[in-house]
Amino acid sequence: MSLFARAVHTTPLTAPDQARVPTRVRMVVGNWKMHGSLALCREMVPAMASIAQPDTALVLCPPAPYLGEVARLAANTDVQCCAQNVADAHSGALTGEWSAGMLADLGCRYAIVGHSERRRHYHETDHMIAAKAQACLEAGITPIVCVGESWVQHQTGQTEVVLQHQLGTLLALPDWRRLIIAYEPVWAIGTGVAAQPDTVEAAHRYIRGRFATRDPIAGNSMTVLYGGSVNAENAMQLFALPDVDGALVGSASLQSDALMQIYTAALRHGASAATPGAAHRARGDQATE
Ligand SMILES: O=C[C@H](O)COP(=O)(O)O
Repeated sequence: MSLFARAVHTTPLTAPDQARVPTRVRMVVGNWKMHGSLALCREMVPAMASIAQPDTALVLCPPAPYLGEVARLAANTDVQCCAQNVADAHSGALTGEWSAGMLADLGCRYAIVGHSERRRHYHETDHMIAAKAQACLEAGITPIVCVGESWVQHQTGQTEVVLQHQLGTLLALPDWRRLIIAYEPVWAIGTGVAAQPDTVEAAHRYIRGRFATRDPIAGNSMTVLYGGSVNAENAMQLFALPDVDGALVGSASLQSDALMQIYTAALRHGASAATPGAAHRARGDQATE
């Protein structure tokens, strides 16, 4: 019996536990990484605002110096603002860092935590990533936590072991149900070739199953995104997968036409996973769910 199948037979939640479980949200998150400019902010936000719908989240993650401008331009639209990183502390003598509370102050609702590029280049560990996610949750920011295996791990059949370990650290957080997970196989990032749909679906199903061992309702209701060479051509196929709620998009998010096409694909598949109104809840009310 699979992990996921076993999970649905565990003890039912009490009513207070059920009230804390968020709802799956259809999302497209554009991570600009260290690219872009003030001009791109001023081009991209109005373009995205012209098509963004309240039931499907459209989230932009500019480099930190542009967060204020994107938050300002996105105010009173259905475009949301997200940081690419955040500190694990709320304040302190930490030159060069910024806190989740500061992001909330700007009007940001999300922060990416534990992207593989930060794990690799800045030596972020699962423990550090969990601490950052916790700091976000305490400040009312929804962390989008990246997990995923390397090419060698993929080739040697270790994907589930890697995910089990990465998710295990997150499960120690008291409010783990409020996390958004982005499955990003490292080997598919920036290559132009996304993971095959069966590979993506298997990983997402495993991720839901891992959470379902602790709470079967949460396993089915948490938002799980895919990232790794998502583009206008493959988005429809990825969004059609039953356990994929959306995408964390890198290079294609720097082109407004491509991002609009990806978002349009998400809108077309919106009814299959996301609940109407869920994006509104994700933007502001997950802390109380
Ligand atoms: O955060 C985004 C991911 O790393 C995917 O990047 P990519 O779409 O350029 O492969």
